[in-house]
Amino acid sequence: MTDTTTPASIDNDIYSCLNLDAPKSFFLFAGAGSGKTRSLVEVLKRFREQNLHRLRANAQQVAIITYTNAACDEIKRRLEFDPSFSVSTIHSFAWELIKFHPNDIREMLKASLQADIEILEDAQSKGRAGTKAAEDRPRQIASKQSRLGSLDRIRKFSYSPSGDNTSRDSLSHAEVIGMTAELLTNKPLLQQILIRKYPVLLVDESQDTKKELIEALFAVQASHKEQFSMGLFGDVMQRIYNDGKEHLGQDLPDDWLTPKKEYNYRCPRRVVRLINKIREDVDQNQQLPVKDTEGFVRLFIADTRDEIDKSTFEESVCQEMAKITEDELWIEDRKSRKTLTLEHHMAARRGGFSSFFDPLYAIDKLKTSLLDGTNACITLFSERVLPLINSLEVGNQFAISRIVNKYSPLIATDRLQVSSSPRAELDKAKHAVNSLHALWDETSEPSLNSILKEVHRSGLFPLPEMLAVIAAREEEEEYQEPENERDVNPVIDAWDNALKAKFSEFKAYVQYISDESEFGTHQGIKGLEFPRVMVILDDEEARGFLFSYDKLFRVKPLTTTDLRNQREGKETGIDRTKRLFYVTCSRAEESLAIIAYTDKPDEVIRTALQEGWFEEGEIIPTPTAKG
Ligand SMILES: Nc1ncnc2c1ncn2[C@@H]1O[C@H](COP(=O)(O)OP(=O)(O)OP(=O)(O)O)[C@@H](O)[C@H]1O
Repeated sequence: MTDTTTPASIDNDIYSCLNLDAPKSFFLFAGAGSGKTRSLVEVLKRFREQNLHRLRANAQQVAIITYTNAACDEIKRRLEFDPSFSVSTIHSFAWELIKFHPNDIREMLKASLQADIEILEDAQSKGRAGTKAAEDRPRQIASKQSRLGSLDRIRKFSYSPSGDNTSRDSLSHAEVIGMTAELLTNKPLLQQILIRKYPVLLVDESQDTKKELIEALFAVQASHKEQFSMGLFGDVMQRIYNDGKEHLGQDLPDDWLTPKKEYNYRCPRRVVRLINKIREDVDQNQQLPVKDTEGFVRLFIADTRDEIDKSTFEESVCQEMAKITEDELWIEDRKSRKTLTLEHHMAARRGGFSSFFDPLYAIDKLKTSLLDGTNACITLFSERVLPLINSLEVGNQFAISRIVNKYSPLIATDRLQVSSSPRAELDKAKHAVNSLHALWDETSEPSLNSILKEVHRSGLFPLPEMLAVIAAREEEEEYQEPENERDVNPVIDAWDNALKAKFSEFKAYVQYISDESEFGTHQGIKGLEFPRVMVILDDEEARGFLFSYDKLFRVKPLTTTDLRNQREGKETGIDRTKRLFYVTCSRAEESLAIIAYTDKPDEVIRTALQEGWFEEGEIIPTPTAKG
């Protein structure tokens, strides 16, 4: 180990960039478990010692952008809630930057609403009449025109990073990110405001930060090198969202520093060897283990040609792991091990919420807000209906009033003020709550669609545009068959399908995204670590064409599209799957069991050996099914 690779010297490199008189920017190359967060906090504490007075005197802060609220809280805590540091999620950061520019927001919104209306009108004039899309479009156009018409009356726009508001003046997540990127790129004044307030900006999990915003920040840095230091933390191998910037870290400007963290503090030696192998042909980022322990890695092959009960099989794997590792916690209770399903369809199927999840997950632009639960169509059910029904079930009157007061337009202050009988308005809200609750009875529960129709009928909660269009349809409307692409609206169709799900399925989905389910989510496990990890590979349940373990393990040939993408240097399903494999395996602190469900066990074993991921003695073929 040379001196230049010691962790302290890397932190020194980073620290040297945060120089208010001679700022530099940097991209930190670091793999899983390499202590990125620790470096971030250590360097900032040092920076504070030297620069606190200067920052305060100039009313400046260091901005730190993190991926989740949980990560935000953790970093704030570690920085002792020092107000010299502004730690926020990307959405809050973006909103704080643009919220004092309502005129710009209005102009951008006008342009985008007008463009949307033109597209809809064009489709309406050329598309087939009588199709579902053709019947829906006038309602969509009317809704957009009404928003357009109200823009000049809005003096201040509102936005809630948790997707909490649906009033006329409120902006969606995508709008806030898109506008911030646009303004930062094209408005020198906003760039000035940014660098004046935040001479140092650090982005954690930068591989998954929206690419349009990262690109805008690169543009800011390029124009203000002398006054602004930008630092990107993260790991390109752990990019799990498609809206992150591909190949971040390549083709950086020459004057950027590229410190590299080479040690893995989390995983035992055997796991570090495995993740190094998985990563080997992607980039040169190989790690050295810090831990002395060897740890355990096993690949269990589940032959799906045999009748196989998956939960029994997985239980038997835990038994086997307990024996191999001499660690009884593998079997003591479910909480002492973590099952990672890797692919969301798999978790949806196992968690019993596929019929809600799958149709929406098939639409690219809905993916991220479905996974973080911030889509306004989702928050209607998750943050209004669900807590309301839960409170009704236990008779918590206080909570019921709080939810209705907070969200229902039926008893909004301006409505009560102009009403001739405020009492009647309150009664109306009460009736609306009771009729909603009446959809549940002892033997049955409603679909999301029935809930939506009821909320629309009573006006209990405001509806986002997409759901308002669906709810306003006549019952039993008959539609013409679509003739071409123009005659379908894939997003509305996806919602139509998802709304058929029962409410209990939706509840299971909410548990999943809140990380309360047994199965870890990708964003849920971001940055986390567990002593005992079980990773499940199962293409039959994954169903996605975006990911494929069969392709990764060469059980299935690459498609012509994959081959073309590979030739053109574009991303393939194998690249994406390999990254998920890397992220999940690298969570293990002590022992790791991987289960591959496959009908071609020999091929899986052959590839696992050829790739050097596993050794012969570590592969365990179908222990229970064949006895
Ligand atoms: N310098 C260090 N000395 C000892 N332990 C460390 C050091 N740096 C990090 N660790 C420990 O190693 C583990 C991994 O660190 P951390 O979670 O910060 O890594 P990371 O780079 O953010 O990982 P990932 O990208 O995989 O989420 C944590 O348990 C952390 O406490």
